[in-house]
Amino acid sequence: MALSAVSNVLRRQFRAEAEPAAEGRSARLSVSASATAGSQGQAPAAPLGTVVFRDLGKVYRSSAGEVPALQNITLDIAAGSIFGIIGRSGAGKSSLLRTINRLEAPSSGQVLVDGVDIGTLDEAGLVQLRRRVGMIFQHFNLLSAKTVFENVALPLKVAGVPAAQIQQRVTELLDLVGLQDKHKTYPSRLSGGQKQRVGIARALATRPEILLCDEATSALDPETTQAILALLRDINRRLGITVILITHEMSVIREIADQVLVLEKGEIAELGDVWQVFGNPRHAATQALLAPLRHGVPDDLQQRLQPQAPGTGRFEQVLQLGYSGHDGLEPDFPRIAEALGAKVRLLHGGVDRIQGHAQGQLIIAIDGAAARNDWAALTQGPATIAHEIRVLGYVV
Ligand SMILES: Nc1ncnc2c1ncn2[C@@H]1O[C@H](COP(=O)(O)OP(=O)(O)OP(=O)(O)O)[C@@H](O)[C@H]1O
Repeated sequence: MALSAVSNVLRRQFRAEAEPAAEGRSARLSVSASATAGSQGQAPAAPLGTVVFRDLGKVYRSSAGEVPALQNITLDIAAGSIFGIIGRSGAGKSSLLRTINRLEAPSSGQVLVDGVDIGTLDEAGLVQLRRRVGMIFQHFNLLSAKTVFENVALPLKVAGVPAAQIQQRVTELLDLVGLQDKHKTYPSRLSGGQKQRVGIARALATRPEILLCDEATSALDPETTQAILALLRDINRRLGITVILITHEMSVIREIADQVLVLEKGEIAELGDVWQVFGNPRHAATQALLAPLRHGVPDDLQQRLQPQAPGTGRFEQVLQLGYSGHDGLEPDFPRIAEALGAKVRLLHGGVDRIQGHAQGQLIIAIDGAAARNDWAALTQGPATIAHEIRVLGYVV
């Protein structure tokens, strides 16, 4: 075994000792180690929870013909990160997610989990992989005839964990997800958010390194969505689990993800840190997905806007100031007023802080006497007040 593979096995053993002993963990570890050792001479140095796609392609073949779902997907997902996958319906999000636990087999290319090509795993290796890669679903997929406790215990039972350890582990998990008083409740008596908490507890039962979330909040109301996203973030931070989620809501990505992949027609449209992709969306698909989060011009203002400054009387110039998150630039109203040489009225807009970067648009009005059209000196260099300034029009 190569040196890096040995150190990977040692790290696994260290993690097992550092955590409370559980049968599921030790079973996972021994097979992880043997999978590492037996993976055709590969010497993975990847930390636990790493996913790599190498030139991945997926074509569905059915009686209706061939459907290309994914092409040329090459990217790395860092261990311990929260990685969001977004795209329009049919873009290939589910297909990509499901290759990570081999619910879908790639038609070409490779998926590596912790440096191991999962296409090389045999049946036993696949069972172990699925214990290391937990999954939660939009519609929870709970067994209605089993209690909350029994649902969470199921993967441990299947893994042959002794009853006393199951009792201890399930109790821990239900505490973790805030369902300590629901052990004996049946799913039909739970709210959507509580059902998803059971799904999360069940997915964590075998101490996975990676948690796949398949539209996990799409069936939930906004408040419950926030609570589930907070729980996922907490799990990611406390347990160091890599969280990979698919969604068609940019607000979910903004709320929780470190990096985002935008898929379009099965290909990578955009990939990067969330604040960078949100601050400067280059692809039409990303721009369309972000449109609901943008502060457009409100209808009443749009109707009053005139394209040219009136020749007489008092009027105001209406400006849109854009902030992309770069260089620590944030809206600073006294500075804006000083630079424009006018009092500033805020009409509409907002700024979000994403990963510590201020992004958004503000629509402001300034006295017509200060109206101008040359903004170069205020959008670059030391006197910058915004990354972009556009004249929207004039109001009387
Ligand atoms: N089992 C299948 N057989 C044939 N075609 C399929 C199958 N599963 C998915 N597809 C097709 O592959 C493409 C990608 O589907 P996929 O479900 O991965 O997209 P998605 O982005 O997750 O969509 P949605 O947001 O609607 O769930 C689509 O054209 C879809 O019709």
